Amino acid sequence: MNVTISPSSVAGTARAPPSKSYTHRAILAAGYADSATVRDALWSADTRATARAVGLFGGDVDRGDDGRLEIDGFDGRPDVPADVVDCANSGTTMRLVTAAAALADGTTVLTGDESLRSRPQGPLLEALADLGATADSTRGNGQAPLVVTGPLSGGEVSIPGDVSSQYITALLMAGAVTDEGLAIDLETELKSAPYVDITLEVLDDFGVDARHTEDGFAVDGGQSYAPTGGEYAVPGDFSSISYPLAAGAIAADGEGIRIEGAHPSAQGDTAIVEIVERMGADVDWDRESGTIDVAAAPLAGIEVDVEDTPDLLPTIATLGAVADGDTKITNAEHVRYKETDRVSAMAEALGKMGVETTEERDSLTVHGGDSTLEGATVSGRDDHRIIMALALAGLAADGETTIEGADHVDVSFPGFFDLLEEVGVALERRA
Ligand SMILES: O=C(O)C1=C[C@@H](OP(=O)(O)O)[C@@H](O)[C@H](O)C1
Ligand SMILES: C=C(OP(=O)(O)O)C(=O)O
Repeated sequence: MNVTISPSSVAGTARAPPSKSYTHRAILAAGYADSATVRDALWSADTRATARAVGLFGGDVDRGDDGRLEIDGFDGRPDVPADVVDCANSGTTMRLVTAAAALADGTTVLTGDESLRSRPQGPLLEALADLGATADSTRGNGQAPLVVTGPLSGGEVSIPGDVSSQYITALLMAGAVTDEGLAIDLETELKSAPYVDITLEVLDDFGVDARHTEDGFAVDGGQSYAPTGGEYAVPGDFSSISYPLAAGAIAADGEGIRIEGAHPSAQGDTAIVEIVERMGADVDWDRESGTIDVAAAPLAGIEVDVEDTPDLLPTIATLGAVADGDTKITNAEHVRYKETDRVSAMAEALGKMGVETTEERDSLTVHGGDSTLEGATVSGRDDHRIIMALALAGLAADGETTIEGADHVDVSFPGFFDLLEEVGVALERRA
């Protein structure tokens, strides 16, 4: 599907979809448990991939009419899957499930789509091998397809922190049900650190103790997963909130945009509220009620460090394209290891829309100004965040903007284009 966006102003109320990161963890944690109910779960292409994996490990994920997931777990001991685990487009699924697979007494094969088969898995495979499992990339290049044979019993392991924090999340979640537990030493500084805080929070909510140590993280073995009262509720997703928030900052008319479902949590991406404010938008976040009100104002370029918040880069790049002056996004090298290289994807697409950028290995500077954005046909790169960020650019561009391959928003925000229409965006979908 291609989507064509006409320049539009926006107004009204938008509800945040549930958090993808919390949902992945909750589904897998329920899988590690005997059983659990997950309320307010995100049901998207990525989280369905994690649910499928839980099924292949011997659990069962049943989705009720009200969206709640009733999950029968595999109780700490995954079965050897009867089929290949297809993680589709989801890096989180592949990393978290690879470590779970190392607990099974046999061999698991994992694969994914072309994008996922190009992303780095080597450090996690090496860590699992150091712990006594067999963990290989079939092509020997550290990328999927992967073949993992367990079981492992735990121990001490070291791993880099600057490729993906998902390796740490994966090891902590699996480590809790090993015999010996795991001590994880970080060889390099941890990037995307708030995502490990999300993991620690979910583990705690499922009654599992894991902790920071001087050298990294540790989790005791022999623990059981069980959420208080048998239920777990997923909070709203601040990476997804970044899009209606930026839409409001760029294109709200007098009344502005109200975002609901924005309660505080461990998500690093809550930083988007402060970033949009720093650029000059009028923002009011009522943390108690979970509502954010945003009104448009002339935006000015700023410097933003995305070490902790890689998923915000596409949104910030679009804000920078509209803002007056330079927006410099720093500490961004790990943003190149996502569904696509998002640093160059945004530089290329904004370039096509008439905006100059300067790209370095670990930074992107957008030389903005709202008179420069011109409508164009741009590739969504089969990457949900590139598609959503370019749709925002279309609001302020001169003329129509067509985004190719726009159906991939299904990965994290299935109702994204419906929401844009509800707040007044003129758009057309073509098969
Ligand atoms: O653990 C998670 O839920 C995620 C961690 C981050 O990845 P990295 O840790 O690979 O940077 C983030 O980009 C991704 O969208 C979700
Ligand atoms: C990078 C992302 O997710 P994942 O790593 O799970 O593919 C994302 O949602 O932007």
